[in-house]
Amino acid sequence: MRRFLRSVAFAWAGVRASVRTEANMRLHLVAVVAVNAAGWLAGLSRTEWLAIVIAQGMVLGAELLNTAVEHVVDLASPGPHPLAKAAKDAAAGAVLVAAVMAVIVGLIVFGPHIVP
Ligand SMILES: Nc1ncnc2c1ncn2[C@@H]1O[C@H](COP(=O)(O)OP(=O)(O)OP(=O)(O)O)[C@@H](O)[C@H]1O
Repeated sequence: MRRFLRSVAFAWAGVRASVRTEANMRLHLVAVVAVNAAGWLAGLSRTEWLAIVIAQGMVLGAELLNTAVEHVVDLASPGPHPLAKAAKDAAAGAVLVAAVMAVIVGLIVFGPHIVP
């Protein structure tokens, strides 16, 4: 149990570090707060919340993995290298795909609440 709590503490430190150093992570968190407030005001159903929460988790998770990839790439290749670029661009692409899908989920969920 102690080992598990230590792992959670390390993981939480990783989340805090990403929020501290990554402007995009802070942007995503602002979006999460705004969307959740809008969802509360719109009185979303349980199923609609499910879609929203999963979409947000995908974006935040992708952003954390992107941060991890950036750190590892900078460690392995401090100078310019085509593979470093490919790795960073692919990781950034994962965030982009998750964010675009989250916007589509938002449109599907909030659309009928805005235009009944
Ligand atoms: N070591 C590297 N070698 C080659 N290209 C790189 C390297 N590091 C970053 N790049 C590329 O340069 C472009 C801009 O990267 P930049 O350093 O501005 O952002 P990042 O490191 O990807 O992320 P962040 O701005 O969050 O640190 C991207 O296409 C990225 O893939």
